[in-house]
Amino acid sequence: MKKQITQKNEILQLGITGGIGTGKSTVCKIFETLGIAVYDADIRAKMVMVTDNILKKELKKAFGEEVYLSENEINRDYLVKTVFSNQTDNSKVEILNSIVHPAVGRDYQNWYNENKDKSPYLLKEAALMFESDSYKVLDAIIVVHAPLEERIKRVLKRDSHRTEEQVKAIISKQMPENEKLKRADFVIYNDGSHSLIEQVLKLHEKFQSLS
Ligand SMILES: CC(C)(COP(=O)(O)OP(=O)(O)OC[C@H]1O[C@@H](n2cnc3c(N)ncnc32)[C@H](O)[C@@H]1O)[C@@H](O)C(=O)NCCC(=O)NCCS
Ligand SMILES: Nc1ncnc2c1ncn2[C@@H]1O[C@H](COP(=O)(O)OP(=O)(O)OP(=O)(O)O)[C@@H](O)[C@H]1O
Repeated sequence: MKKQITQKNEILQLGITGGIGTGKSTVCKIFETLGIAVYDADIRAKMVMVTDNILKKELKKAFGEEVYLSENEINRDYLVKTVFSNQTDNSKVEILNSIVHPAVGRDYQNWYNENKDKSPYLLKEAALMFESDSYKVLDAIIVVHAPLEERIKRVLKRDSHRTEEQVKAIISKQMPENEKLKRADFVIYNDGSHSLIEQVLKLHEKFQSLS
């Protein structure tokens, strides 16, 4: 643990971030079993991409009608190819983010209002936290960290539809790990040699005592 928290919100709100395959969702499952409400930005982003009509219009304008298979279904393969295939060109992913992230920010505020009385503190899980500026409204950020080779192995085992090259392309669109570690308030090491449960329990005690 690095810093003390200077709480700016009425209810303590923590962010959990880390690159693809670092173990954010695994860590969040442990917090959920402890009764903590967790907002999953990946899942909610996919939801707003099919429910928010203004966002849908913007996506079609930016990437073409083929971005949707139907009104309620994103053309995932097309979008992955369009935004992630070129490791050196970030322009497409930046357009996608500029359309999706403000809508996710609004959705988080609604979720916060619905959940603030249900949990001693709240967690927001997002792969892109520093990249999307969403960290600014949170009280502190936990970074989940795992070695690169381990992450690639875990993702390939979890997602049979992805190739190693595709995983590396996604990683190339995310903030470098050392930059995230520098900006972290707390770090959870998921390298196989530190106990995840023990690390989560320690943080849980700390957050409960503050909330
Ligand atoms: C590009 C899409 C269609 C790929 O879908 P797919 O089912 O293959 O992957 P999934 O959503 O499970 O994401 C897997 C991982 O890719 C990474 N990732 C997702 N979106 C982004 C992005 N815009 N930039 C960098 N990495 C990303 C994250 O680590 C994520 O956990 C989808 O991720 C998407 O719609 N992204 C835009 C929404 C977004 O930015 N989500 C990230 C958190 S807010
Ligand atoms: N310590 C570990 N040992 C072995 N496997 C692990 C460990 N931690 C996580 N995993 C596995 O690695 C995969 C990636 O973990 P997880 O889905 O939690 O990562 P994530 O950071 O949420 O990924 P994404 O950014 O893609 O959503 C999962 O299949 C998970 O079960």
